[in-house]
Amino acid sequence: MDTPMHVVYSREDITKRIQRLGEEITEAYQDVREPIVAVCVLKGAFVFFADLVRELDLDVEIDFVRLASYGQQTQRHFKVQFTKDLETPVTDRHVLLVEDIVDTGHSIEYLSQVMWARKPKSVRICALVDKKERREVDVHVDYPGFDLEKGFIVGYGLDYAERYRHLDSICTFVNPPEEA
Ligand SMILES: O=P(O)(O)OC[C@H]1O[C@H](OP(=O)(O)OP(=O)(O)O)[C@H](O)[C@@H]1O
Ligand code: HPA
Ligand SMILES: [Mg+2]
Repeated sequence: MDTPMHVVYSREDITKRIQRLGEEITEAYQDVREPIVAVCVLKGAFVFFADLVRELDLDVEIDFVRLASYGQQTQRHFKVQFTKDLETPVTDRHVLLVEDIVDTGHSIEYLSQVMWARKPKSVRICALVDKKERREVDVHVDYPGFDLEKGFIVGYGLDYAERYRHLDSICTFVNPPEEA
């Protein structure tokens, strides 16, 4: 692959951070007596999720959702929809939403609202990257991996136009495409 990139978080940085996140989340749910439901937000979180759940010393069920967002940024109007919903009922369960990145916040805000409407015991958010530059809604990430001030990133699940998800580190383009 010939696109020049800078590494923002190396595979080693990511592995170490996920080990710590795993400890933190394990500790936070210590008193929970039933399996929590860990939810992977496809596609981007698929690599992070697979690594994170294996660091949890907890009883965990896993499930997947996929969202599609249609942003009309001039009007600050965002519409987010499920293209794949959970198969697991979450009423009276503890739900951990796992994202690769929270950017404007619209996707995770929508997802948390939908989850809360199903009357779970709790909904918490873990995101590998908490990127503040373009935040438009006030969402709190309970378990952030890395705080990123700005920049469009790819790799380790994150894409640009569906490419680069398979990279094992998180990178930025040396020459960013205009729309990124
Ligand atoms: O905070 P936001 O501005 O809503 O952006 C974050 C969301 O956008 C990306 O998903 P995308 O819609 O690109 O789907 P993908 O995971 O399949 O790449 C990312 O994986 C998050 O789910
Ligand atoms: O920085 C990003 N990279 C990839 N996908 C994204 N979706 C929102 N922000 C990003
Ligand atoms: Mg994407």
